[in-house]
Amino acid sequence: MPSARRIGLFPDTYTIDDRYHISIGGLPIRQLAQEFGTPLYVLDYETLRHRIRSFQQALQDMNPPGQAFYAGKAFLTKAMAGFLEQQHMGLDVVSGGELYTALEGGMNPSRIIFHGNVKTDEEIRFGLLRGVGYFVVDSLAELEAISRIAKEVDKPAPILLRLTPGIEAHTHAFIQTGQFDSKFGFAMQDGIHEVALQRALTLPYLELKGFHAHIGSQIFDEDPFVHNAQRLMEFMHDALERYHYWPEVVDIGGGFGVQYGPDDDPPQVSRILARVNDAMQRMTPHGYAVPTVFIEPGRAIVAEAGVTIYQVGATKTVPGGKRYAAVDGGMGDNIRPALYQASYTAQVDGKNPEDRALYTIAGRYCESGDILVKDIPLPPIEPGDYVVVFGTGAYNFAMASNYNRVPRPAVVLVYNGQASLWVKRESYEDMAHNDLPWQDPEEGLWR
Ligand SMILES: Cc1ncc(COP(=O)(O)O)c(C=O)c1O
Ligand SMILES: N[C@@H](CCCC[NH3+])C(=O)O
Repeated sequence: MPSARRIGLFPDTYTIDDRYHISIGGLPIRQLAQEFGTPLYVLDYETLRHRIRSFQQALQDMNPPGQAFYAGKAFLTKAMAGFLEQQHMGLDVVSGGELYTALEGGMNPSRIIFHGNVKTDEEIRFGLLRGVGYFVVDSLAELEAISRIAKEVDKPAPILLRLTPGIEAHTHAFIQTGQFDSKFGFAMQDGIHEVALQRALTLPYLELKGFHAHIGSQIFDEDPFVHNAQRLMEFMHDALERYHYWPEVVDIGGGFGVQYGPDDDPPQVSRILARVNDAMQRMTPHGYAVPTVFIEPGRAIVAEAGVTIYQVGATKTVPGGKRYAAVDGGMGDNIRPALYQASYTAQVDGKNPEDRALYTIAGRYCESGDILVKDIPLPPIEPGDYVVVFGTGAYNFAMASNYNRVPRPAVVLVYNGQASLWVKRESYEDMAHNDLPWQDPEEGLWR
């Protein structure tokens, strides 16, 4: 896990030489840019592996050992799914599309958790027929739908109930999910969660395995995670008393924060899990098994492994003296600054980072809000320079769009001086692939 002394998120294999050339995974970023084009998402294999291993180690130290289900929404492609499978990781998916990608990539369906606050009948059927490990149920309508479809296909559905524990973790309001008025899950208030529990225990073809509660994303404090586990355990005591039900699984979600900039102080996951484990041990009634803890980290696994390489297209000093460097990407490949005021760290390849002036790195999209990094000290920038933005592994590619009909960048994985293309750069043809040509309604050609 990154330490507070660092000033941002750098992949483990980041190096800068005496001419200030940056390399990741043993490959100069200039070479990557020239070979694969820009903007380019680069993922560092070693960082991914280390982050996964440190989660697995902390989970192994629990009693019983916990399990990790990487949150695919942070970044998922077929190759990522294949890599996760090789690392014996579980996966959390939130749509038929993520499930399809995971299965196509070779992920074992029994290690997949199917999330999402709206699952269509088609998606539920897809998950059941392919044998996903768990459905996390978000509403009464979904409980009914899963029970009905499970009966139709004659496959009992293993489920977790998503509860909303009323915990407000300190993070951007748009990425909080644990508060009672959240759109997600069953609020642990006014008895809604009790109704859900009763239905889950009585509807046919449902196998209730346990409870889930995710409190938000990019959380720095340890306490909310522990309080979340405690709240779930308290409810489990009620469930035991009233319905003689004791779960196998308690899923505390993801949300482990990472260090995007110097002010971010991420929590230590091993300590959180040790404290959660301790609470679970203490709160499990005599004669019952301590439930297995599931976690769903996304960002904490992939954010730091990723960088984006851009090429500078233009520089400008505007009246008032503000300096802009405009690059060949922006909000289409990284919507987070516009959406959450997210901040990033950047460097210019091949320039002395000590020799600095304040720059704003702007994107190429037709929005004034398309700013990637605001007021960052950087060396003098010229058109043609390569700018590297760090910590872009999570929720960048995954949230990318074709706004302004700009093709989405390629993704490459780097390791030990070699690069492997994970996603090809989109072409104009790819983008327009599903467009159909104009047909005149007056010619009677419309259906
Ligand atoms: C249910 C659930 N699990 C896991 C995650 C992953 O969160 P993060 O990437 O912050 O670990 C999210 C996103 O916030 C989520 O909604
Ligand atoms: N997409 C968000 C986080 C939301 C996570 C999903 N509940 C981000 O970029 O930080």
